[in-house]
Amino acid sequence: MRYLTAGESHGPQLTTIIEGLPAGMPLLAEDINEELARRQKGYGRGRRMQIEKDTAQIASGIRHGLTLGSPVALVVENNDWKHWTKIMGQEPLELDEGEEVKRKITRPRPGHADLNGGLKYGHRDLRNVLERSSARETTVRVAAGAVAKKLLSLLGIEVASHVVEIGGVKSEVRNYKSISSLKEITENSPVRCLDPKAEVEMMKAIDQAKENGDSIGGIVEVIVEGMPPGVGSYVHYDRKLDAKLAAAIVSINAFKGVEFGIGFEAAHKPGSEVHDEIAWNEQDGYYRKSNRLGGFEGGMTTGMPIVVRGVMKPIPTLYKPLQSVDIDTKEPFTASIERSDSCAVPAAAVVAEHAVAWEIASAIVDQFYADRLDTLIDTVEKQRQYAREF
Ligand SMILES: Cc1cc2nc3c(=O)[nH]c(=O)nc-3n(C[C@H](O)[C@H](O)[C@H](O)COP(=O)(O)O)c2cc1C
Ligand SMILES: C=C(O[C@@H]1CC(C(=O)O)=C[C@@H](OP(=O)(O)O)[C@H]1O)C(=O)O
Repeated sequence: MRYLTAGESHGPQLTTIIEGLPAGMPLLAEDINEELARRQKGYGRGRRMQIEKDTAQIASGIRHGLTLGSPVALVVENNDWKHWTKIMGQEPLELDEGEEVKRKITRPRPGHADLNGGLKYGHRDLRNVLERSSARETTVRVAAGAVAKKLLSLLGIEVASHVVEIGGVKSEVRNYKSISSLKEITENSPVRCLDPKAEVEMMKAIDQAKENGDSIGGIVEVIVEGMPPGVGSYVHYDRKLDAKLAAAIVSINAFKGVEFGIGFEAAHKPGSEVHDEIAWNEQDGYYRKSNRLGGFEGGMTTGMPIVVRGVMKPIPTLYKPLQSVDIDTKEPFTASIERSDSCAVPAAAVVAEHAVAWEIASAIVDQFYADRLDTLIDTVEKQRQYAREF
């Protein structure tokens, strides 16, 4: 499977085209809209999230609630567009006498894509960069991921996420009874955290950062349960599924690192405390006695839950600005800003969940016969059975 996204942050709409879905899969706009609404929640966001009410229109690929096997195109309108029609219009800009629009942006923000993007594409108005580099694009990544999640749920695979750290405040609760209990707790948490004590401290840290005109980052964890073993491959670097997940996570705006299972802790532990012992019983087949490697060995799923974490740096646009250089005058400046998020880690957890769901679904569709949903369900079940008896 593959998908493309298009759209500028303050343009009319965002679009994604998804190709390679099996035919006969039930899919409704509401499956996607529920996930879009989840991405919009989360403590620490700026005013933009009050303007947008993200909903997807299905433009193609579905008939009577089922996929056709043809490309699925989804569109999400930007409510904010109506305030930007002049600045973001596609026609050449013609101003009436005395009319002014905001002048071009010549002041790159440290940590954002502005300067590199400007010099790469030759844009001296840095708005041409920020419009597409904005994490507004993650809306349609979630829309595509929601479609992937729907497919996974039909194959008995569940994906969920939670926030494990914000601004140095760590969640001490990592255990959960089931994926559904994890979902219930995090859906009711403004910071998507399992630990009620840490939740309060995380919100305080976000308030404090906002008050200081600063921003904070954090760590999110995505969990996938129900994976059949042996998905991915060891035979070539670009077929390793853990590598694809790592790339998917780091491709999310502001994400700078990834770890699986105990992750970076493995660097200072002996092998006997890192590798997971293998066992077998009739009901489950092969399983690992622990899951320190987070569900992967050799670029392939072990059948244990996939546990992957991503680290998000603090938001670059700061009310307390850092120093930079105006690209027209070459003068240093420290500019104030109009609006920004102070922390988007809870929203980013939802984005990471969908980025992971996409890669997993895509790997399954690529590995098993997937023109039709019924045959795909059958083949995945056969793989589970084969692995149990192997
Ligand atoms: C959900 C989400 C919301 C974000 N909101 C903002 C924001 O309001 N202001 C900002 O400067 N960056 C924001 N970012 C981060 C920037 O988009 C990101 O830092 C920028 O695209 C540069 O990419 P890089 O940080 O990956 O190098 C957000 C990221 C995510 C995932
Ligand atoms: C619009 C979204 O996030 C935006 C991501 C973003 C950035 O620079 O990445 C900057 C902000 O945009 P604006 O300048 O319009 O307030 C965020 O609101 C969204 O998540 O839907």
